[in-house]
Amino acid sequence: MSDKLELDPLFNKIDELKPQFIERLRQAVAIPSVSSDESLRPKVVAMSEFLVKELKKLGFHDIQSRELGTQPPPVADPNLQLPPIILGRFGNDAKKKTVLVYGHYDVQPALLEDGWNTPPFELTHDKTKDILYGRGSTDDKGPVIGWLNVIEAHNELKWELPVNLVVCFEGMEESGSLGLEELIGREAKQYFNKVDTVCISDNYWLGTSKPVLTYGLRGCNYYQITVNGPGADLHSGIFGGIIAEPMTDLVKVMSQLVDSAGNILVPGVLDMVAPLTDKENALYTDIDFSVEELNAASGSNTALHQKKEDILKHRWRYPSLSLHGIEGAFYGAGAKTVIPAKVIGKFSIRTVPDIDSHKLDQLVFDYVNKKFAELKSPNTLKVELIHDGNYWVSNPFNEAFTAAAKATEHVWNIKPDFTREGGSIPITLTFEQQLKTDVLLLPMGRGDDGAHSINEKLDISNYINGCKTLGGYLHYYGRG
Ligand SMILES: C[C@H](N)C(=O)N[C@@H](Cc1c[nH]cn1)C(=O)O
Ligand SMILES: [Zn+2]
Ligand SMILES: [Zn+2]
Repeated sequence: MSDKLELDPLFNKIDELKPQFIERLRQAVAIPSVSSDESLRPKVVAMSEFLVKELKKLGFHDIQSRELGTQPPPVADPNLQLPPIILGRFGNDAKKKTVLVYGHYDVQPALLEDGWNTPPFELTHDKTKDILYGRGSTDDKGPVIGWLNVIEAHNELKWELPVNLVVCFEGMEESGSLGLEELIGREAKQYFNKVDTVCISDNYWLGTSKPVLTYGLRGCNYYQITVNGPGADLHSGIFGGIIAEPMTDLVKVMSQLVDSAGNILVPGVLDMVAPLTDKENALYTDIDFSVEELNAASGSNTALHQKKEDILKHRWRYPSLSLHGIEGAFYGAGAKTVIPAKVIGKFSIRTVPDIDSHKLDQLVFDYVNKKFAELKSPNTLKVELIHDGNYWVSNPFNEAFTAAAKATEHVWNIKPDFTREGGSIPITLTFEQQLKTDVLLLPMGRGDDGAHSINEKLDISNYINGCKTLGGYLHYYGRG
């Protein structure tokens, strides 16, 4: 690679600080900041306080913990406060470019009994494989802490940061980024004034060995269907066969949303998907990936598509509908002969260009109501949107992607692939539109990290080289 920067002192310092960096991540993972669990909201707030403390120690200035008020419905506790958004600055030099770094400090739920090999909120170092296990290790505490590590390495070296850094860390990403869009709108010309580019490290490599830079995300519209029946849970021996059961209705309706081949059964959804052009079609051939890698990441042979191109298209550019769970249903071990009185089914649709989010909602509502009406049940059904987030696709041929490609090649000795992502980061498009800047997605972890799953992990090589890549990116971008 030509025009390589002299970054050895920084990279050596990052290697030297590895024990401290693991300790910082251990402290972060130990806080169960699950945004979707109302009872754990104080822990999400505790995680925001941990970050504020760390930012102060590292010398950030203008640190603000922005309160967002109460969480809008549907929510069990109408007084539930949203966790704050943490803002901070490092450097304020008019001669330097300004990079806004976004990440989230909330995590998905995790219970040992789900099948974890180690306690999910204890960062566990498997020394034989050099892997760190724990909820949030890759999504997204590892990368968030990674940015702080980069600052620590610069402080230790007494190196100036090559850019001004603005951080924006939220605690509701896994639950729809509630409140963040409004904050960005308000701060576009205030706190975020003069931001030149936005960098998000909150996704993963496609596979396990080749780094990637990401220029697209699917969106996510998350729905719930509530079916209400009897006044209380009932004995199935006494009431079975003589009353209408909410669970039977819900399962009937949910089973007609998607088929076993992954086809969405809600009419009109596929009609909104942008047609595949020859130019786009050609892009999939050059990406390094295989069905074997997908099987390894899923821990099974359950792939719906065998050809790499089909897998990638269905992950990146076609919508998918997933059934997630049923609140109120009996789910424990053993045999409980109960008829649940009220059940709430949860499902989401990953959206892609050119799906219109509001039109999608209407199609879903109409279809669910129609399917329920066909059951002629005396129960009641309500279908509603819990949260939504836009898809995003950008052009990766800009200064930020070029700098990130250089940094990645410098650290990993290989040119990264340019990929899209099947997951969602609801706020990405808002940053691009409100700040009128480019957004770069610069992932730290691997495709088999098990984000949202049991035994979520981050390889130490990805953590440490990831910190070098984030730091290297700031240098290549700052110089450009
Ligand atoms: C890709 C990112 N790390 C992530 O996991 N995003 C979540 C966002 C979300 C949307 N609805 C609920 N959570 C995801 O893709 O599921
Ligand atoms: Zn996530
Ligand atoms: Zn995430």
